[in-house]
Amino acid sequence: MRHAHTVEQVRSAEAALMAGLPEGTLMQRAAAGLAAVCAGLLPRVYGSRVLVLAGSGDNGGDALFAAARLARRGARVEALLLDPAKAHAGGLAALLAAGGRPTADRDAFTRADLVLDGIVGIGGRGPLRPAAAPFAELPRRGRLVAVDVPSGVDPDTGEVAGPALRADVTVCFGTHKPGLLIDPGAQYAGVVHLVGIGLDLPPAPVEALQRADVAALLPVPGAESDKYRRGVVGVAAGSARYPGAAVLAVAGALRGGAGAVRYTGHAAAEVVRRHPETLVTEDGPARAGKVQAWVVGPGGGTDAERTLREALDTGVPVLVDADALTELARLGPSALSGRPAPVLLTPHAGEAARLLAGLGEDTDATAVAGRRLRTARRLAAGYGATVLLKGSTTVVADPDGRARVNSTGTGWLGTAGSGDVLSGLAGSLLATGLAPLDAASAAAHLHGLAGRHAAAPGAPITALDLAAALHRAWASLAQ
Ligand SMILES: NC(=O)C1=CN([C@@H]2O[C@H](COP(=O)(O)OP(=O)(O)OC[C@H]3O[C@@H](n4cnc5c(N)ncnc54)[C@H](OP(=O)(O)O)[C@@H]3O)[C@@H](O)[C@H]2O)[C@@H](O)CC1
Ligand SMILES: Nc1ncnc2c1ncn2[C@@H]1O[C@H](COP(=O)(O)OP(=O)(O)O)[C@@H](O)[C@H]1O
Ligand SMILES: [K+]
Repeated sequence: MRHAHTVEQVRSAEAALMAGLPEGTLMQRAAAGLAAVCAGLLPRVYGSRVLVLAGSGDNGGDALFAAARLARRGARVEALLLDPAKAHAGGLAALLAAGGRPTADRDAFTRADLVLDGIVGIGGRGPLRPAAAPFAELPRRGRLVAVDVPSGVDPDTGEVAGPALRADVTVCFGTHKPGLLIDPGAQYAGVVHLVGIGLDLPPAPVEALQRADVAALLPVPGAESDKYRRGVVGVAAGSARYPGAAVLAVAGALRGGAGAVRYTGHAAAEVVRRHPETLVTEDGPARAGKVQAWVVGPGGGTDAERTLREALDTGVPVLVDADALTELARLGPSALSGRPAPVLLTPHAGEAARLLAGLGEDTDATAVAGRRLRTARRLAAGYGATVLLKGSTTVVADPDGRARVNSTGTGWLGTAGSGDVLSGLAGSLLATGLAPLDAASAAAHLHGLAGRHAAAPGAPITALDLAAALHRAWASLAQ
């Protein structure tokens, strides 16, 4: 599991630790780890040109102390101090003593074999200031290592309000910051290295499941299992106009761990033709027979409202997607109140904007994509439901405040019907008995992996290719 903590949590853990340590200890730990990663990125340290961009806080201090270590190993280090009068005194002295020198020449940024971005870390506020902002655009030939956080990225959210430095590698201290794991910030962070500095941290508000975590969540049939005990998932999807969405949602559901898939809707003939193992009826969720979780909405067309209401009237968990989300946005959060079982919403950015409108907030898909964590949390709190917000990083937020992020996906997943496969898959995991947060985050992980398997080594995929690759994705975790 990767854990990410907020700036406030890091600050209070740092204060508690520092109370018992000599001053500067943590900065030396951070600088040592940072210098080691930098050294590993250079073909050889001796003679390499290193440029430090140093702001006036401790982030600049880390960068200067790390650069001093590189200078002692023979690197030719220059430091560009954004506010020379306020530069970190100890760090600058160490660098000068090691043979580094200050420069005001911006070409040093372009020439360097390695640039250290120590402009601003967890103390950054608002968009980069004028002295720092141009470095977001300047050309460079060397690698850029962000110290703790790429400057310009909000560490708590991954929001990028203006220019930001695009790193090849980020070396973060003590814990990951949510902004390193969530787009758009994650795209600026590059490869993230964590350097432990001994912080004692509380439970993480944001997590990223790793392979072993997902493998441990996935259901495994026991000796006594049968198709009913494994869980039956109901899929209410598709319409005369959009029969394909039903076929795809069922394809995802069939490979999501449930023992059987029950389908209801107007695409029964198409579903059975493609997936003969499906149990079908046209009667709607109220009369479709027993299931342990419902998936409603993909390709739902004009039936979406009735189907949503019927599914919500059952006593089992319900996954609401696509057209049913549009209906839910219209009905507002009161439609979910008083349910005995949880609800999982799976919007893409456009649907999330509609759901926010249902909470009285006027926004659009672009704004949602720039504020993923905030949006998912707002929807989870407002609707009292778990929310899986789809996109280049998928964010899952629980109404209890916990959040998980997933980045196993690939841009090849942006293909029509890919979301239908995901909703069937996540619904199937719900039917096996996983809690919505676990079902959603495991589904996002598997869906992303399947996308990579299907698209490898890099070619367009269809949603059916993706569904077929779920088996390989699952098997790769089980190994
Ligand atoms: N916590 C820990 O456990 C450990 C933390 N460590 C390190 O300390 C870092 C935090 O250091 P920090 O608190 O000094 O803040 P930091 O990120 O340097 O920023 C403050 C400076 O930035 C400036 N500034 C602000 N906004 C700006 C903007 N938009 N654009 C441009 N400038 C802006 C602001 O200017 P001012 O407002 O003072 O004029 C001030 O000079 C942390 O990220 C990690 O690297 C490690 O040493 C190990 C232990
Ligand atoms: N650039 C991307 N990187 C990773 N995953 C992506 C990307 N673009 C889309 N996806 C994933 O593909 C799926 C698309 O779902 P959705 O937008 O609902 O498509 P559809 O409605 O056509 O089924 C989501 O799971 C989303 O997270
Ligand atoms: K930085």
